[in-house]
Amino acid sequence: MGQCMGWPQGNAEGKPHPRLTLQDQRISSVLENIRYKIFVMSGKGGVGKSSISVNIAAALAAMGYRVGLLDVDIHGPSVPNLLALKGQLEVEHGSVIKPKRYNDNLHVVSMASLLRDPDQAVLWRGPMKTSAIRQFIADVDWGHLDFLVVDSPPGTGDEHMTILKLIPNALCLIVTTPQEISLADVRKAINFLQYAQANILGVVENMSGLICPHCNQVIDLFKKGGGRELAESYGLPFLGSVPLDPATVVAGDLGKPVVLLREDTPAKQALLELGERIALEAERSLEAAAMAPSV
Ligand SMILES: Nc1ncnc2c1ncn2[C@@H]1O[C@H](COP(=O)(O)OP(=O)(O)OP(=O)(O)O)[C@@H](O)[C@H]1O
Repeated sequence: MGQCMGWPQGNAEGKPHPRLTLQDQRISSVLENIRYKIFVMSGKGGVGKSSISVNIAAALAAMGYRVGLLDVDIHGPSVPNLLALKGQLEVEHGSVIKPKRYNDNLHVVSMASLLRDPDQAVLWRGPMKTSAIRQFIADVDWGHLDFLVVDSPPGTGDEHMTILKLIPNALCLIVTTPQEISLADVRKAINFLQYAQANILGVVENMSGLICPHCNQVIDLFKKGGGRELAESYGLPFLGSVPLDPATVVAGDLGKPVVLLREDTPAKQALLELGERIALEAERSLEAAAMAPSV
């Protein structure tokens, strides 16, 4: 296992837990109503965490699961843009936040939906971010969910530590691109997760080769296979590769997940398969947790 600096003891601010607050109790009861929590992360920025989060959430919802999508990228939330969700979150009865409805099976909460001006910069330090993320769980009417998919910013910062403290049984999905500059940061993220004793669902390689639409030849723009090698070197499941596909960019800019496009594209196919694999692996990991001897 690699080295990690500064994993806090006690709560996310590094202080010992005095006692369970009312908010802690609400967080527990909200999480009890959610079967699988998938935490999408990567040490590296721009590798496609939000695109993967949105598409696996939409794929799982299309499979009939009830899905919540929580975007904890406080400074650069992109989920509402990728789903063309406009306007602010509604608050009912003074304090209950209604998630934004994308379709019957998919509901979304993001920092972006709290801002009056979408171009507003959020200048928050750790405790403010922790407090917002706690509220995104405690005060949101998530209802019963099969899956909560949590999209995160790059790195291993406040947002990640807060999520792992609040959801210690989260299943972490690691996104990387194949080239070494991404893998180097992703190794740090895996070391962080192992140090935090988090459950790692597996590794996904995104932007893995471009299929030429004219000759069908694969162009390995960012190399290929780095994600699989990384997974093998840590003994983690490799969950699949998603090719570079211009349809992902076009769909994202239109606010539609590529998995819901009518036409078949290479990324759509790969992301639908990834959704199925995640449903299977999540089920398997819950069964394994149930069989594990309690300490
Ligand atoms: N498989 C793909 N093929 C083509 N483009 C992709 C693919 N995956 C993601 N992209 C594009 O790459 C860009 C970055 O993707 P995205 O915002 O999902 O990354 P991110 O890791 O969430 O970024 P950040 O670190 O800023 O949160 C976007 O323009 C997205 O459309």
